[in-house]
Amino acid sequence: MENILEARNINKHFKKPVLFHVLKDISFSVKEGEFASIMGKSGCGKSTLLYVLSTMDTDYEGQLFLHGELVSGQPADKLAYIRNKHIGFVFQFHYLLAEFTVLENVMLPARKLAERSYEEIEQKAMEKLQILGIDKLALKKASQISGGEKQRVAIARALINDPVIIMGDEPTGNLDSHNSENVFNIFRELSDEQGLSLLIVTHDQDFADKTDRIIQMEDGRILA
Ligand SMILES: Nc1ncnc2c1ncn2[C@@H]1O[C@H](COP(=O)(O)OP(=O)(O)OP(=O)(O)O)[C@@H](O)[C@H]1O
Repeated sequence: MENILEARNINKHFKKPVLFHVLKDISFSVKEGEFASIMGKSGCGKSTLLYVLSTMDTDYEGQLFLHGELVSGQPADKLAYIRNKHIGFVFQFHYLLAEFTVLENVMLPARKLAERSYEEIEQKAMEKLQILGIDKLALKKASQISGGEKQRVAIARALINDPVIIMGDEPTGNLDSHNSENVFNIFRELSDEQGLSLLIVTHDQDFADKTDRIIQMEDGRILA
């Protein structure tokens, strides 16, 4: 299987308030269709690592490859394009626009990419909502749906540009066990049936135990 994401010898320092070596020589890869989780104690560097891997943070040493392409050192506009096109994000908080409909929220990253017509994007958004079993909510405002539904909308939005990988920072952190399981099952299906790669930071041991691989972090390092 092809490597979708590869990190080679990633090091990062925070310079203020004091010099702090936060990521220590991190190397690992995520293969096509692999569903991996990142676990570790609070403060060990999980979110910092995810920011680097998602190309949002460029202040690090080492090399990052996405789909075989070196992304480290690329200019900001190219990184913004790569992020929008190839990476889907799901956070603990959904960041939906409350006054927009569910459909409009899901369409946003594709409107920004501007590679398809409005009608094509709308159709694609409806397909993603169907996959997540929430197409009936399409015309509701984001403020009018439940927390679990909001997170499913956020996943549909993350899928709209057909990314190669989904990255999540505690995507089930705000959900009850029923909705967490629901999100897990959606991720599992995306990995098994669509060959999508997933890299999910979680504190939830039950969630992590069901993923293909747990990447364990401790004090800025990945344990073997
Ligand atoms: N901008 C910053 N400047 C300096 N230090 C920072 C900064 N951001 C985070 N840190 C420190 O870096 C370390 C790693 O933080 P990070 O948020 O990556 O941890 P985490 O493993 O995601 O924690 P949690 O599970 O609590 O979310 C922590 O000690 C944190 O205090």
